Amino acid sequence: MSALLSARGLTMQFRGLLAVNAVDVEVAAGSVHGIIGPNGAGKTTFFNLISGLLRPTSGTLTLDGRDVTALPPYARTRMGLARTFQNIRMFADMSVLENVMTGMHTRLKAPGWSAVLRLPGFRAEEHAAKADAMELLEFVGLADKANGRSGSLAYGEQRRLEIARALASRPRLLLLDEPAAGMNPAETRELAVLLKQLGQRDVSLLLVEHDMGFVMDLCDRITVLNFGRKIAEGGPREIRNDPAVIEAYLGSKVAERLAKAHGA
Ligand SMILES: Nc1ncnc2c1ncn2[C@@H]1O[C@H](COP(=O)(O)OP(=O)(O)OP(=O)(O)O)[C@@H](O)[C@H]1O
Repeated sequence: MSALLSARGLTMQFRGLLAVNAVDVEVAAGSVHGIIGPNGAGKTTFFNLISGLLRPTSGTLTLDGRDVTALPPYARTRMGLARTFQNIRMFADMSVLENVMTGMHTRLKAPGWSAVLRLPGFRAEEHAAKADAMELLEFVGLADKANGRSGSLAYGEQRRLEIARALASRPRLLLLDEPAAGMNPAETRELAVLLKQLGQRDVSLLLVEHDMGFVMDLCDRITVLNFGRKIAEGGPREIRNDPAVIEAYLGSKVAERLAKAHGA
């Protein structure tokens, strides 16, 4: 599989602190790639570098072979990158359908004034956009709530609405920042089922997540950060058994005791 996203030597320094330190990561087209690590490891900073909220101190980022290191977030969205946030961001007073449609603005072509005058070009585009938004709501299981107020959705539903809105820009790579945060086990399982179907839509995933069961179930490949550095990378099984990863999570003392208890 070819690399859809490639980070090379990605570094972010906040005054004296190297929050992300010379990290190389390749996200293969068609894959689900997880970023994990203990608190303060640099995951959020790494994510913000990918989406363009932060500009790296050094290193490069390419999307589909094109250098996007200096591009702002909206330009990356146009090139096929979309993201959701750790804290749900939506327009609570708008309908569920309208919220999805706000995710389409980067790909609508009719000029703004045609919307004001409601010219035929705009109306045709609006019609198509509505149909697309409905299809996305069906995909995330919210079609029956399309006309309801977004703010009245249950928490797990709001998370799915966020995903539908991010998909509305037709991304090739979707970045999910702690998608399972705050969800109960049933909602988390449903979310995993939904995300696994994204491959059929040619959407690859890069996610930061604390819920290990969810990460291990969903991801093809996992990168582990600790103190800003990449300490491990591989499939779920390799990562689960990697001594450096166990130590990073549990601390060396606990890891040693565990190894002894297992007769290693
Ligand atoms: N804007 C900033 N200015 C200064 N230091 C920062 C800034 N953002 C993050 N940091 C520091 O960079 C390090 C990495 O933080 P980051 O939030 O990326 O980690 P994380 O792995 O996402 O942590 P968590 O799992 O707790 O969310 C931390 O030491 C943090 O305090």
